[in-house]
Amino acid sequence: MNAEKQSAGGLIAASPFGKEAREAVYRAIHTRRDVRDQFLPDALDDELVRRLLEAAHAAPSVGFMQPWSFILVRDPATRQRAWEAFSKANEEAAALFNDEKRMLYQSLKLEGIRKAPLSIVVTCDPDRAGPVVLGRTHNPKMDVYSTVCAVQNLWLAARAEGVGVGWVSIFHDRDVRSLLGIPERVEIVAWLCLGYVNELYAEPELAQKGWRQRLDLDDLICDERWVDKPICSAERRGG
Ligand SMILES: Cc1cc2c(cc1C)N(C[C@H](O)[C@H](O)[C@H](O)COP(=O)(O)O)c1[nH]c(=O)[nH]c(=O)c1N2
Repeated sequence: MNAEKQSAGGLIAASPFGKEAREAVYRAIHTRRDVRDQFLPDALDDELVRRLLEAAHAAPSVGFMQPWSFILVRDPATRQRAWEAFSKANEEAAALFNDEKRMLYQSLKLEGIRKAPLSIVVTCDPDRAGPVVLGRTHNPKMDVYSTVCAVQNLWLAARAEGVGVGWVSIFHDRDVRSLLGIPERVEIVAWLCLGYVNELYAEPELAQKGWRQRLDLDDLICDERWVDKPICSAERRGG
């Protein structure tokens, strides 16, 4: 995969990408969307899926532990059962909002489990590199953070390939665990729905449908020390 010319010391040039390649990277980042409903039924090409998994597997990881595994779920019966687990959890989630917010919540489509031809369930094995992992000693969550990096790599590569990805997290962990035979010690990080798409929302669908807007980046930047910006304290209070 890495076609860059290496020096004798195993280094490659770190010069910036050309304008077009650089723009392509930012384009993938800014036009990546969470997809729920735009999936086409066509099966994904095996080599393409392999490229997406290679992109995921190229992610950074704490101590280079590479804690991820990828469960490829194509069977419609399994996806149907996953959707049932989602539905149950989604009803519980809806009940937590006040009347007005619940109406909007229930109008949102929050998964594409049955429509997307492929699901990839990404897991994190905390034991992948033995009990003591370089860089994880003082924060055990680092292995999960690493796995999320793999998800993001896959998501961006998928955007470049014209493949939609939707992350579904509205599940009881135990339901997915028993459906796919995932042992207790392995963490379930993401249920991803994948399929070809012809169109994507220009902006996050949740913003377009009035659920929540993108925050102003300048409200999220602090200089040198933590500052509790008004936007953050208001949000904490539910404002
Ligand atoms: C960890 C995690 C978990 C979820 C999500 C994302 C992430 C990062 N998202 C997608 C999320 O709603 C979406 O990313 C934001 O709304 C921003 O939109 P774009 O991703 O830019 O389209 C998501 N979407 C959804 O419809 N159902 C879900 O269960 C989840 N779960």
